[in-house]
Amino acid sequence: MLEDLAVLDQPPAPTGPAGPAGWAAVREAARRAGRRASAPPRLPLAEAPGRTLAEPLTALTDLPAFDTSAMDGWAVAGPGPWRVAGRLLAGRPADGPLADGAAVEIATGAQLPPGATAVLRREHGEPDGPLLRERVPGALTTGQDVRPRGQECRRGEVLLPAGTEVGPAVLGLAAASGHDRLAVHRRPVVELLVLGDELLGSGLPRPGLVRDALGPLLPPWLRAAGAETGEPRAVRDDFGLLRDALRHSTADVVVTTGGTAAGPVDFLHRALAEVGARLLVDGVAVRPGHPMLLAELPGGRHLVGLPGNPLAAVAGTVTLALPLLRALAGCGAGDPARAVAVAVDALPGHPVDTRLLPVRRTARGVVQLPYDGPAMLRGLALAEALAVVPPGGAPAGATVELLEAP
Ligand SMILES: Nc1nc2c(c(=O)[nH]1)N[C@H]1C(S)=C(S)[C@@H](COP(=O)(O)OP(=O)(O)OC[C@H]3O[C@@H](n4cnc5c(N)ncnc54)[C@H](O)[C@@H]3O)O[C@H]1N2
Ligand code: MOO
Repeated sequence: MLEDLAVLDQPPAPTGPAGPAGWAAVREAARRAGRRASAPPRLPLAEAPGRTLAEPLTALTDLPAFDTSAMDGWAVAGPGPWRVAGRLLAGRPADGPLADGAAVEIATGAQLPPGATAVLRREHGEPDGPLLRERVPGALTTGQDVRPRGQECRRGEVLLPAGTEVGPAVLGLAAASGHDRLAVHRRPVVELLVLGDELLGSGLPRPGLVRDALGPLLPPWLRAAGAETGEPRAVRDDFGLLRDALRHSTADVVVTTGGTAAGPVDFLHRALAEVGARLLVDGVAVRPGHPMLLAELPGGRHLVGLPGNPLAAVAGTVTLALPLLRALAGCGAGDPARAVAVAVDALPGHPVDTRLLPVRRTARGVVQLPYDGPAMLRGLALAEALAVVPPGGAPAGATVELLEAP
């Protein structure tokens, strides 16, 4: 249903496009909605972890920046024996050049003096009065135990592409290659609005009241996708409250749960129309979660409307929220853990829609988990992934796409 991508290219419309859009197409649409135009901040290295590079990381120096000894021993010039004169420690620039037949004691990491042809390891050398000899004569080869300047990279060379997540090794490499700051993407700020008068923040369910499962479930997952998000905010089933919450939110992305359907207090569509939002996706051909929606709020911000049924909300998260957030956070194209697996048994599908099924990996492939109804989380809590089951289902032995479960 790739033609559904056209939903994003349509001019602003007062209401959303008619009919549910295809699952794969709306994920791509959500990704495209997350492209940023604003200039990325340049942050000190210590503040960059967890973000992604907004520009390729380029070496500001050759690495190593100078010919370096890789071992403790002697820098030697030409074949032995050598006459030893002096000592070179790491951190000091090498002074005069080494003449043929001369050696200087050297530490690992010290700059090699000009003229040195190799480093003789301490355990391979034998002082003999004023001379230094090899324990195994003739074993030393030219360039041995020397890390030549530029061995790892040359100044100006691209070390990492834009979109790389900044982890410990990236910080180390950035520092080694001369960077004090990194241009990284801003983390998108998410405000999570949990809608519903029937929701309890603590304690046991009571007649008519249920525990809010999405307030605890969603924030850690959204953070893992690169978002900054605080405590979820409960919003009562009141049109004015919801409209004002949308109007006054300053978040890059507002995520709502519930209120997407056509119940008497499902005000989300009306509130979106009232604040001048443009519906980009209004319903997706996926089960569970088909009433999910994506809208552009005034000012270029976005709203992801997740259905209230918990597993349906999870389906909306993987379908719309994560691709949008990952794009806003500057993560490389595609899914972080895009994976496929073989279905051990047939996986049931919906006749016309894509189905997302909680599954577990086994040695033979993935298996479906019980308790996978739209209002249930029991299957998901044991799942390692959601299998993307095409319309009509997947027969035993079929290869299915997997999305990592939270
Ligand atoms: N006449 C129709 N009714 C419904 C349809 C439909 O097509 N026609 N679609 C159903 C589907 S599918 C879903 S999914 C839900 C979506 O409903 P909403 O997004 O409007 O959500 P609510 O009505 O507010 O809640 C639905 C359900 O989920 C529970 N819920 C809500 N939030 C939470 C939460 N944070 N934690 C735990 N449980 C939550 C809520 O109590 C309801 O039971 O609509 C169907 N109806
Ligand atoms: O989205 Mo609903 O939860 O499909 O049943």
